[in-house]
Amino acid sequence: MTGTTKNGAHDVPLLEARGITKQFGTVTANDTVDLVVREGEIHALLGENGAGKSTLVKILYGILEPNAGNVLWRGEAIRLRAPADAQALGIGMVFQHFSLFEALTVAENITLALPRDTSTREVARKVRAISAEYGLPLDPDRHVYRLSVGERQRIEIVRCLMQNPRLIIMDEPTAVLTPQEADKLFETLIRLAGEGCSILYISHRLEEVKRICSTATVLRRGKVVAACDPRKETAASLARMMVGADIDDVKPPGEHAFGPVRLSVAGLSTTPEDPLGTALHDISFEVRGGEVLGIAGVAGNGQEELFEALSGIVPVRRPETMAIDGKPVGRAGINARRRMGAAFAPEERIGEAAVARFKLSENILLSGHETEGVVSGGFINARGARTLATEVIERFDVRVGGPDPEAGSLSGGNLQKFVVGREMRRAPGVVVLSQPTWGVDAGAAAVIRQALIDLAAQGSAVVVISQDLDEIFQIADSIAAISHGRLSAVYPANEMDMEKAGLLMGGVHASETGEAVDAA
Ligand SMILES: Nc1ncnc2c1ncn2[C@@H]1O[C@H](COP(=O)(O)OP(=O)(O)OP(=O)(O)O)[C@@H](O)[C@H]1O
Repeated sequence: MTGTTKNGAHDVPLLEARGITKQFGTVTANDTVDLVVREGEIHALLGENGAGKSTLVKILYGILEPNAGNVLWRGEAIRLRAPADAQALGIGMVFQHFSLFEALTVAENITLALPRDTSTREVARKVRAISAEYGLPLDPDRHVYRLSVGERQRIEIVRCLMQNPRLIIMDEPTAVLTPQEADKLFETLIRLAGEGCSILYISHRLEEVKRICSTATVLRRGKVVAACDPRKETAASLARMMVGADIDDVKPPGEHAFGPVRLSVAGLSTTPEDPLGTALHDISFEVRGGEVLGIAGVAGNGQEELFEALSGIVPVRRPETMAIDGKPVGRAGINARRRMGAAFAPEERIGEAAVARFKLSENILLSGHETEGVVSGGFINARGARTLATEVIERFDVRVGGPDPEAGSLSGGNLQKFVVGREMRRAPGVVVLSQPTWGVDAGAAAVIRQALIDLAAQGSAVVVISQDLDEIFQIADSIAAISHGRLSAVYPANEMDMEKAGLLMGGVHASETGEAVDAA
């Protein structure tokens, strides 16, 4: 953004969408949507899961073409056939999922996206210059596998800034960041806006929208239902615009007694098969019936490996390392653990939790083929599977375009609701979930969190691995943090606060620096 100034001289908007309509089969994802983005504003795009936000920004970035409507750039109608057309105008996009090569350096990754004759050396120089100018620490020579999620996002932002953008589209950029990293991102965005760059900002976190956005467009079921200044609204009033009704608060569990231990882990250590993975070191904890254990941590600190070990995706060597209802399960695979009444919902929705090209009923079979009674003697009861899928869709208000659609046609948040709902349906005795409300809108997140609290109240042991500290404080009875593959001590939630959790997430363990944590 070097050398650009804010141009308030004329009133023509930077970007305008007029009457945009996009249909997928019978679903109208965008229905005559109007949007005006002015120079230098941070403009929030709000809406429930499936409201049509991603579809709209994909149209503005040239990934999708609308069925009807126009896009205007500085007052002139344009046609965006591919992202290259959008980039040529100065539109950049930072995606939710980063497409980076782990084994390459930061500079090599960025070079790949540039014209063939660009030298990695020159890119490295530019990365250094931009990172110094914007206070976005990033070493161009580091390999991506060594970087935190926040640093990976910085690569995408720097990549975007190298193209001198006039508009940056960001799809839920803080979902993967720690509170400190998010603060840093906000500083950068406010600075960019001050320089005249516009930001179109999708987020389900309404407090941060109120904090940094000066205008908002709200979509509901594909239509624009409101435009407002979020600074003048409350999180509740913004949520009401999105949903069209008040959102129920999560009712905290309150004081309650726990039952016997249902999940125990003793001295779990692993060596990752993947050289870029994290080793787990001597992890021990117990979860009793009626208890929700929240495991906080910044992504990449062993959460994935812990989930794989707890679920049996990667069995451990000593059977007694892990027990479900007192029975050793260390060497049991995921299906054997499921037969014992356990359920697991991984973070990665497409690929691990669901297959995009499979219908929802077929996705029910993926995790439930041994436990749901819909496969017997090698025959699949397709109607039974469809009934189960419908039950999940109704209970968790999964918004779908038809009776039994493919998983890949659902919006990100709706697929997450389906994956979590599928696991909760059987009222499992032990359930382990990773990032259960990632990308899920405020209303649906409240439904999922309440369902977890209610499940524990019925006697289940619940483990929630989450980066979202607000979520952990909302639902957990006990809290621990994972950092560099080590788990902190487990604390009762009422002895924990944000600062203490933050220290534990940063690897300050009570055993090493008792005072530091206890004094927090
Ligand atoms: N490729 C596709 N095929 C069929 N339907 C689709 C496709 N992409 C999106 N849809 C449908 O269009 C609607 C809008 O989806 P979109 O992804 O734009 O929502 P969103 O507001 O971004 O949701 P989220 O907050 O969950 O990401 C949804 O009903 C979704 O199921």
